[in-house]
Amino acid sequence: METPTHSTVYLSDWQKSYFAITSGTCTPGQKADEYRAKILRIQYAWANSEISQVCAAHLFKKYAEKYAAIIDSDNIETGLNNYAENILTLAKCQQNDSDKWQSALTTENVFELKCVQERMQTGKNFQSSQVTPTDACVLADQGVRPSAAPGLPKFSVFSSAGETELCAGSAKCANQRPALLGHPSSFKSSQSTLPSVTKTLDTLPAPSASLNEQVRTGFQATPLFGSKEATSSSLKMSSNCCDGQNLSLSNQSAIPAWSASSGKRKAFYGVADEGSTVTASLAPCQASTSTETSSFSGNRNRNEESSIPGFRTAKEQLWVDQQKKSQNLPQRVPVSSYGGVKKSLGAGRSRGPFGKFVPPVPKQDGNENGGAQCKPHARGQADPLLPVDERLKNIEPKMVELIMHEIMDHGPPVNWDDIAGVEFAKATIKEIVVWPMLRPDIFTGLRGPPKGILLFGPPGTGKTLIGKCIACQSGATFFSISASSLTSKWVGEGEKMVRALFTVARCQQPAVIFIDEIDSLLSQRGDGEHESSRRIKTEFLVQLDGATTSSEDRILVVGATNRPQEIDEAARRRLVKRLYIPLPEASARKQIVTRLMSKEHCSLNEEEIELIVNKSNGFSGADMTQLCREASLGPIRSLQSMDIATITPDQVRPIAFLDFESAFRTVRPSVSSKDLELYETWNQTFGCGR
Ligand SMILES: Nc1ncnc2c1ncn2[C@@H]1O[C@H](COP(=O)(O)OP(=O)(O)OP(=O)(O)O)[C@@H](O)[C@H]1O
Ligand SMILES: [Mg+2]
Repeated sequence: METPTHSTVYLSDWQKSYFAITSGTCTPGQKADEYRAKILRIQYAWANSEISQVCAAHLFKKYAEKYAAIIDSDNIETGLNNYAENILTLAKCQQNDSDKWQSALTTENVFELKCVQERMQTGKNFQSSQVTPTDACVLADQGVRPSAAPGLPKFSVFSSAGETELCAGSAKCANQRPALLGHPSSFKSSQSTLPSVTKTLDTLPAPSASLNEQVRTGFQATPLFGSKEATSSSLKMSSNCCDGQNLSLSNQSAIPAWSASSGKRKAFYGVADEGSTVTASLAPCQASTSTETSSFSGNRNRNEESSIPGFRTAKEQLWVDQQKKSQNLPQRVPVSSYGGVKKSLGAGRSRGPFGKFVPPVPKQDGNENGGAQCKPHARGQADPLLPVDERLKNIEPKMVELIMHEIMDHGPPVNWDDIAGVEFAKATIKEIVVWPMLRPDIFTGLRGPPKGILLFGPPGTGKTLIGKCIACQSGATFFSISASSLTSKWVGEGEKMVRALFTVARCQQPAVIFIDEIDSLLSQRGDGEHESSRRIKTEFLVQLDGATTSSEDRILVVGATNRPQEIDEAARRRLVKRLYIPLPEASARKQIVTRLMSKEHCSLNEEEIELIVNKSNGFSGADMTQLCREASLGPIRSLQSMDIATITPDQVRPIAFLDFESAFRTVRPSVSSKDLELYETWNQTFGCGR
């Protein structure tokens, strides 16, 4: 009797299988198994050169399509793609107390369930960790192939080398089936022969529904040679089932390894590569996969919005931004402060963007809120949750911030005693600035403070110093700005800045706005004037005039200039108190010298000081300060023979009259008599002094 060859056994099995499938008695699951077995046989036959490549490709395509048709069909009688419905039906059966009860589970939202996602993630992690040339699919193949053919993912051979990862991963799922059925030996044995494997497959009991599902789930991602419809539907489900499975098994990496060691064996992917159908089916595969993945991500994002702190919809972000903006404004609105050296208009600030403005002088109890008609928040507080002042809502936050950063003045405390001379000006300022700030209840009506003061006089006479002193002593919120900064720094936005400045000041009443070099802001209007500066001036006048403010507003504008004649007449009228700050008289000069020398090692006697005072006629306060500085260097200069690096402070002799005599040779008055005449004239014409 002729011993049956492999070929005859193979043919016999093939025929039996074919009759079983076509007999009409097989369940869809059995049919799917049979088709899958046929695909394996084709694969094996081709690998052993029992059939040609063309034949293998043809058969492969044919049975892969048949297999996919069963897998992807959601017809309950002929297909397997209905497991979700069955599961949901089961779930619904448990909750049939009421006919009106509707399960929240649907085939659409079941994948959004956290537990399902966790399972998927677990599967994904498992896949990632297992995706190696020796992963489950490979093991399955090893059961089919002789040892010379290791490592080829069985179902990856259905696709091209560049096929989506999903296919390989799905193949893996499918290949786990035998293991689940309790035939691990077929995986372990790398020397298994075809008949044994065939037998294993053939003698397997009819897979249970759940196993079928697993098989189907694994398979359906395999585009094979199937129709586009089948491909896309299978991908859709698979993408959901195995969503997130980053199936990074690379056919490209597996192919050369396998090819190199396969000897006679051929790779089925070679067949697939040649089949344009396969390649064509890849596009929808990849597209579908990515689409599903992204849509899934979207679902996940939606579901996890509350748990992902960083995620917000654009609408929510807009709302949050608006809230932040409105809540931050009060923070930016400073609390009045003073203490530190003069502003640098941006330079050297260390407060940071939301630095707080500390009150110039701690207010006494009872005066804390005196006259403060509109404070968004009390001084010293910076509760961001407090409502924003309505008036600030029309001001650009950027402007408010600029004012906070650059305009508010900081500096060391300055006392009235630090300012030598100018007694009349000091008395007037106390009268119209400090006292009304301290006692707004008394300074009402006609006694109410003026809205504007102009300090004018020669350079270096202490106008800026007075401004600092006002800031320090008045207890008001102090805004200090150089007019040139206002006009040059924010070109085109100057008038907005002016408006913002006054608005913020209004919210921080009582407030003093000190504008140094105010002539550059309020200079005479002329034909050659730039449009932007004209607008700034107009806006300033409007604000100064109080046209847009209530008469109760307690904002004082203090301007300082050494060019009063250049100030526009309209502005001049609004700066009702025009105080001349003249060159210091003899007594003031003496006060300056005495005060400065008291801090130094000095040997000047009273007579010598008088001599210095007399000799310094025509000097400004700044000139006097410079004279003293120059004289203080005299003792150092006299140490010619000694090494400056090694001497001790004790070896430096005291400042003597001699040093002042030397200093007089280099320090000259900075104000000419001609200029002085102009100031005197202007003071007599427009000044408010006696
Ligand atoms: N009356 C004064 N008493 C004491 N020191 C003074 C006096 N005037 C001026 N000084 C000294 O001169 C320096 C410059 O003064 P300040 O800047 O106030 O002058 P100014 O009038 O503003 O000058 P400018 O018109 O050029 O701006 C002061 O820092 C101070 O040291
Ligand atoms: Mg000045």
